[in-house]
Amino acid sequence: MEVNHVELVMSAVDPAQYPTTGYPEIALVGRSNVGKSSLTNVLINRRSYARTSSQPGKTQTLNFYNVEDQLYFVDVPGYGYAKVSKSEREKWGQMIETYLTQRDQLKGVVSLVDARHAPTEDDIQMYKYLAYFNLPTLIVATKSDKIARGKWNQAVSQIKKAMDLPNTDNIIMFSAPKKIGKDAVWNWIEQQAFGGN
Ligand SMILES: Nc1nc2c(ncn2[C@@H]2O[C@H](COP(=O)(O)OP(=O)(O)OP(=O)(O)O)[C@@H](O)[C@H]2O)c(=O)[nH]1
Repeated sequence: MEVNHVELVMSAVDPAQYPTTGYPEIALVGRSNVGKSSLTNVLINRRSYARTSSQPGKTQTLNFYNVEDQLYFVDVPGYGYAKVSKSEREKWGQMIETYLTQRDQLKGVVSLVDARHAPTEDDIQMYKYLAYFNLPTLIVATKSDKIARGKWNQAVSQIKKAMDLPNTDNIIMFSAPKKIGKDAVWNWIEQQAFGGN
């Protein structure tokens, strides 16, 4: 999909604040600092629409981005941010659980992991959670430019094993600076959003 127009429509904490236009939605989830903003920027051909931050975990709302009046990207605040209080974590859990389990427009989830390391417990838990609710999920391994090409297969196998996946079809190696994986991610998103389900 060629994207020229994106705007932040809504920052929502609860369902009353979700957009009502009815476009399909693709959620982006991942640990703080995994590269979510960078991935989004590559997908929408911009250098700096979505802030890339060095202060992890700031975003605590669901942010809906209108992409060409066709779909929404829903930026789900990063998990595994140790510095927030227990009550904030509970609030966060409640907010994303409500969204992920009750939103009809949600057609797929892009789950980001860091290609350089084995998926964390948080990554695995998130994946199992999405699988439990039958949410179609694409695993995007970010920062793959930071490991040698010769190690990519190993990284993919490690993710497959940790997430207990039947195959590697839904794992994409991605690099924001090199724009590697962009088309594959878009293909999956378009398939989920518009692919006739
Ligand atoms: N080399 C490399 N660096 C990346 C890549 N993706 C992200 N980064 C860097 O990783 C850091 C975090 O990236 P962000 O895109 O801000 O991560 P985020 O997940 O949006 O972070 P939060 O806003 O804290 O949730 C930044 O310094 C990015 O430049 C990538 O594919 N390759």
